[in-house]
Amino acid sequence: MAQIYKPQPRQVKAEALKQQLVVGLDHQGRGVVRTPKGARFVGGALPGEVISLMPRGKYEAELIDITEASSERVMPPCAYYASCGGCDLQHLELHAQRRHKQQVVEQMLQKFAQLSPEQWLEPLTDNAWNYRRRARLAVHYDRKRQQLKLGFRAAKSKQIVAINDCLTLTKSLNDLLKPLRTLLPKLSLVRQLGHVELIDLNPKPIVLLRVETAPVEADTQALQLFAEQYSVAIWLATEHSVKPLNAHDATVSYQTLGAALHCKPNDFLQTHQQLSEKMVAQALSWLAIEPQDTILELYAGSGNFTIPMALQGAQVTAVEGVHSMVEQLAENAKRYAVKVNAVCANLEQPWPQQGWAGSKFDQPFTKVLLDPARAGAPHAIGEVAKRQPQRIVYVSCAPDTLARDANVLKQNGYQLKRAQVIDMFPQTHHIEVITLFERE
Ligand SMILES: C[S@@+](CC[C@H](N)C(=O)[O-])C[C@H]1O[C@@H](n2cnc3c(N)ncnc32)[C@H](O)[C@@H]1O
Repeated sequence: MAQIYKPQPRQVKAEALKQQLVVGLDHQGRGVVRTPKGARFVGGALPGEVISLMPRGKYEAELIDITEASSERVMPPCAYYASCGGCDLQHLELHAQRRHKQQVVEQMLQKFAQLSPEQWLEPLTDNAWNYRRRARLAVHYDRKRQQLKLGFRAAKSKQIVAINDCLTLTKSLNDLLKPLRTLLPKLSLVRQLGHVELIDLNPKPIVLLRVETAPVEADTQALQLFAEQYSVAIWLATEHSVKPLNAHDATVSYQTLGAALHCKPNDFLQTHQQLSEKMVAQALSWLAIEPQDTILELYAGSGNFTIPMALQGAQVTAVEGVHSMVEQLAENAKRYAVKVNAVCANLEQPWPQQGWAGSKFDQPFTKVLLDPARAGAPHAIGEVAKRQPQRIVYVSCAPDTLARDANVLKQNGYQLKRAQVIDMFPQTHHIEVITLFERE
């Protein structure tokens, strides 16, 4: 075969940059340094610090050392802070974390919508450790050495950081880490284990194993024993089904404001139990719900906001895209005997002309609650604006898409009355925010 000249990519050896001032913190919690060649984003660095950094890739850099530390820097209490990919803001004092999150939302609203709320409320807060009620653990089994690695992925890597203790997990989930590490290598299903999920639901925590096929008899017995000893429910998820090992563990629930809602372990679940309930209470109070209200709720999940709103006497049309969650929602509404129309629809597709989206919501005093995923509500927000509800409460976990959607509301005559950061994910850069819009 003919040989063709292939130019080798030029190897440019990066050099460390010393005595660099960190001028800000970006929305991913990384320190921002302005170099002559443009901005660099440095994980672990804080505003006001003087640092040395090593450029990595086009925009990022690694923190090498800190010459002058911020007064807001604290010692990360987690033993895995340096290697694990989670909890990337625990080196920043808690109040400063919350202040930073509000600043990010302020900046995004300004940048994408030229908006600032008439009123910022103090962040909604609760316990900042032992709050996380769901975790997906990565698993790797080395057949040759017969060793199991169970933990979280390292930052930007497929490497697994083996974890014995996680300070953000709820205590009941954290207490399962060590026993699981002992149990799993003894099972023959360890060879086909995809991942392990821990979910803190009622009446007991769930250990969900992602497997390819049903466990053999000896594994089933060992799992039964573990379930009894640690008071957990074992669930098995295959490509086609999610089932409890014991049929009597099939009913699971979570607590929301004034109600216990049935759900499935793989349904969406707000991360922080206490803050979720505070957030629902805040949404209800901002919507000022009255029994004669007809409310449209979008991205409703299994009814976390729906049932509390309906318990106040309102008629709620709740729309959700995942069919199994809509079924749960309808069942929850039936158990509480409240007026809920549970609808399964993709809100980012054109809305129907008839039925739930068509006729009822052209009335002037309808209120809307929406709580989309990170992508926001690019199509739904226009549909909401067209219906001209008097009040809209928009709960968001992504300030950039919130700001984009807020701009649509602004252009349709809405004012941003209130905003409040909800500290749903303490120690991490993730942001939750609740906003209230009203028509002029
Ligand atoms: C942030 S969760 C909120 C769920 C619920 N409000 C709660 O508090 O538990 C967002 C929900 O939106 C749903 N969702 C995402 N994209 C959707 C779409 N295009 N159409 C309908 N639902 C969607 C997800 O399945 C998820 O249940």
